[in-house]
Amino acid sequence: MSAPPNPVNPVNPVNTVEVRDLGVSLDGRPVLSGVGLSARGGEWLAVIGPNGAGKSTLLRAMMGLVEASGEVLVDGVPARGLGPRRRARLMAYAPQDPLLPPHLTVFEYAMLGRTPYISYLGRESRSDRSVTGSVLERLDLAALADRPLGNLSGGERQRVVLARALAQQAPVLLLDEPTTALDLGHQQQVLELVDRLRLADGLTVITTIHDLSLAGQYADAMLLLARGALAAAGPVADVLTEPLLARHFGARVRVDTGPDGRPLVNLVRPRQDAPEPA
Ligand SMILES: Nc1ncnc2c1ncn2[C@@H]1O[C@H](COP(=O)(O)OP(=O)(O)OP(=O)(O)O)[C@@H](O)[C@H]1O
Repeated sequence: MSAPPNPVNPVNPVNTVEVRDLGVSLDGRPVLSGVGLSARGGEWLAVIGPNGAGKSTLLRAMMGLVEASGEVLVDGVPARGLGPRRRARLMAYAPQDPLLPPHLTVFEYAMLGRTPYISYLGRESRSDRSVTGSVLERLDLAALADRPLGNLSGGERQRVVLARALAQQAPVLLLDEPTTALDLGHQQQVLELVDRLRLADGLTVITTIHDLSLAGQYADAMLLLARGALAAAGPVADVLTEPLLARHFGARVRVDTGPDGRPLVNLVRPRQDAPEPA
């Protein structure tokens, strides 16, 4: 992937993102309770946990998309008090499976990421179009710019959703399972792009991710959610441990150290000749 002429630079990197005592109830049922996190500016934090643990809900609550108790603070400022435009300039969110208007083109959809920069009666500027074009190029989507969203594959759609979030040029990026629909090459391309932006522009990245080896390759820190509560948090090596993964995922795994010193999580099949537990 060659570097495009227009880098995507967020306006001002942040120093901290904090969540304090977050609680969410949906349909009268507690889905998250007492969840806290703290990410340093420029850090990559991976949120892991079994299905239904509350990972997506945590990101949605941080974006103010579901009602929540507790606080989300960006550089110590409560996100709740920010208007939608200011908040969107600080935090961009790529949902796991958003509804995409089928007739909108890839370029038009990615350009929606520029909305916080366009005045109410104004039109997008040349710079808005240039940022959007640059992001599409970086995500291998330039050739699809005029394609309606309804005609895209699942992986193409997932990259378009990421493109919209990146076009927002926010210093905090919340990504919900950004690689689930992507082939191996595009998984690597997307995560490498996010990592390069993080390192070059000081983005703070918080992502839910099921692939624990991928999470271990990219994240600095990890947060393990189980049944809506914090089960573990800290450096990757402290969270990706065999006992914690066995306890919370009910999975038999082996955690090895890869050539780069980062953990690799492998599923281990139960022995076929072993007697069934009584
Ligand atoms: N709109 C809703 N109304 C009621 N319950 C909901 C709603 N959305 C999610 N839930 C429930 O909240 C819990 C957490 O869901 P969430 O999507 O946050 O989990 P997750 O950890 O992201 O799961 P997955 O790994 O399967 O994507 C689940 O039990 C889910 O059924």
